[in-house]
Amino acid sequence: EINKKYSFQIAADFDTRVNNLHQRLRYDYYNESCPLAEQIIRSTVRELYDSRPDVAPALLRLVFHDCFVEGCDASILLDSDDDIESEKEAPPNESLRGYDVIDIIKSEVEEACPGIVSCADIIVLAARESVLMAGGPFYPLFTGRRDSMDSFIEIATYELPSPQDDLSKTIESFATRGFDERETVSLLGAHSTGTIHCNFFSNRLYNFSGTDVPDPSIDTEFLDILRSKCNTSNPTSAPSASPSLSPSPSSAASFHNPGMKMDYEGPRTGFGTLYYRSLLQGKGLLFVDQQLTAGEDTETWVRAYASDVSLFQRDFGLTMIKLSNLQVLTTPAGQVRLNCRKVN
Ligand code: HEM
Repeated sequence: EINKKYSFQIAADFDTRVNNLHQRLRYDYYNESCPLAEQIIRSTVRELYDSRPDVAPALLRLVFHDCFVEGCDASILLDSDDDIESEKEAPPNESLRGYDVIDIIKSEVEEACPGIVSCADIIVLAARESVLMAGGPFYPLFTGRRDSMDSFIEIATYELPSPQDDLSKTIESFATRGFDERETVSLLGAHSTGTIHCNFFSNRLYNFSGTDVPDPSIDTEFLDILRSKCNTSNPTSAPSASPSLSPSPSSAASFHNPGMKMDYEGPRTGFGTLYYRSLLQGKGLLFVDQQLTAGEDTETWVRAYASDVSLFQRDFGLTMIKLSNLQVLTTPAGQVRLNCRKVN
């Protein structure tokens, strides 16, 4: 219900916001050349999700890491070869996953319409489906992106935000991509879903920034849960967590350390709300998440989203549209890769 109601609102806002910005992308770009493209992507994500629900967070994170680095051009998917130094090898991308999922979707789409649908469009459309699967809103997307012929490992290394960043750094980093504070707070609501491994927040648990004490912004009970969950002397232990957070199953990510599963999503509570409520209770996992409550304006948005799931869903949909349109390549730039991992 919530999804339906807010997709109408998002659609209305979408026309005014996006039309002027992206003349060269079109609504239903593959209407004639590959009319089933969006449907194939949708059904493939849904089928995969049925047996592997972790594909949804994987694909949602993937669109962020693609679009934030030189735009939504599928540069994140290129493997290293003689000419390419893959973005996949940049440290912030180390635990990124879902490349195999994109390969599966691409092969389904190629079977129907060879050489027509770009990997860049597949990433944004698959992420949209993932948001829906996680209980988030539907948002309309233009298509017609083309794929880059290069990968940008340096930009990925230095410009993707770090989980250790403080609020001003995060705001600045998102501002360089055109996002204001409200949009930044809403985008981080993506951390409602998926798994966050201990190594990304273990610095907060004992000796925070050389202070010999834990990060004071962590709720004390929550601190105990995190410590026992991340106890490195017993990395396979999976002590019970609070009702809203359950330990992750053995992770498909490249890190063989435990993590916390962000179990906040679901149609009942609405994707987002519990994430923001937990921030208000000092239960953010990453420093960067918890920092959203450290600024007056950002905290106002955290409070707003914690109490109004519909407002969050609307804002999140609009911000995902904006993210999906960052610096796109359109004809005659770029190409439609036949294999998402290689330049043609
Ligand atoms: C300041 C910005 C951000 C930072 C520093 C950040 C950092 C991280 C880190 C460290 C993880 C844990 C990865 C792991 O344990 O393997 C993570 C997970 C995730 N991030 Fe972010 N993130 C940011 C913004 C975003 C945005 C804007 C999105 C999407 C719109 C996003 C989507 C996700 C998702 C869905 C996961 C779970 C991935 C999974 O389960 O594999 N993040 N992020």
